[in-house]
Amino acid sequence: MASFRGFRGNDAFGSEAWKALCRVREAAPLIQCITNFVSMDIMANTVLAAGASPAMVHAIEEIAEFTALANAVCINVGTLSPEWIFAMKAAASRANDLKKPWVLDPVGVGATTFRTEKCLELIALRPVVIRGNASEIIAAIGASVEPTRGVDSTLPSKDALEAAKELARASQSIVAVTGAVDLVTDGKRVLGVSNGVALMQRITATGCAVTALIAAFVAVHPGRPLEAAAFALALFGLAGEIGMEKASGPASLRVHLLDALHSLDEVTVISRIKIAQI
Ligand SMILES: Nc1ncnc2c1ncn2[C@@H]1O[C@H](COP(=O)(O)OP(=O)(O)O)[C@@H](O)[C@H]1O
Ligand SMILES: Cc1ncsc1CCOP(=O)(O)O
Ligand SMILES: [Mg+2]
Repeated sequence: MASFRGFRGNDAFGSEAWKALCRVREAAPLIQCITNFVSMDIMANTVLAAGASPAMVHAIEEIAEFTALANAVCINVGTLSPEWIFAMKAAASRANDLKKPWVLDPVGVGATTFRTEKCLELIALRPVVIRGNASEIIAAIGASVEPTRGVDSTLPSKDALEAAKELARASQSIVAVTGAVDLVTDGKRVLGVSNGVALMQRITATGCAVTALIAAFVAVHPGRPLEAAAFALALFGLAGEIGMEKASGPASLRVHLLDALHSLDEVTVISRIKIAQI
């Protein structure tokens, strides 16, 4: 991975991340989530713990009205089926028409032809942010050497840095690839986020949850989606680190992570956020 350069110091990013979290808490943006059945609970609880307001609304009959109410939309293809695709595309298009941000989690892209086709169609609708693990981001630019193995990554995030940049340039979206270090890029700039603990990978749908959190931060930071995504990832990772101080395994980490996210304070955020320009 490229070495860290242009390091701004954690204080500058930390205080901006804190301000962004305060804005989420004050504005409580409404986040429409069209997501998989596995993730619904942890996603809604993550968005709530951060101070925003989640709503899992995916019926095609409700999209026109509900997307108009939402401040941002999170679209996740985890438990994809053909009828859901109509709702996903309708919500993405409605959000675009209304100039509201939407983010995409291309869960398992590259695993099957159907999933890959649908993810590419969604990417063509221009999400503001695409967040996936390394295997997914590499698959999204068609550079995998073998099909994605289910929903979990077989590769570290650093292996997907060039793919993330290429995808960002091609899609004109911000691309975030998660792992031990989360990498967020617009195709030129790269922010590296090193908050988090490895056990977060052992809880299902932490990736899905943080994608919805990114939607909440983008909603209150519309002009700066690169930084908004990095702040959401750093704060979620920091909540994982604090949660880990009390956890004894994945199940208790899930609980303590949510508690920690809810209780984050200024001193902790400013002193412990780890974001660097790479
Ligand atoms: N080895 C690791 N060390 C620290 N944090 C991690 C690690 N792996 C994943 N995470 C964190 O777990 C969350 C989910 O990421 P990831 O597992 O890559 O997504 P997905 O669940 O979509 O595969 C992210 O917040 C990420 O930063
Ligand atoms: C296990 C599973 N199967 C389909 S979606 C899903 C959840 C995936 O969540 P994440 O990508 O955040 O681990
Ligand atoms: Mg995922």
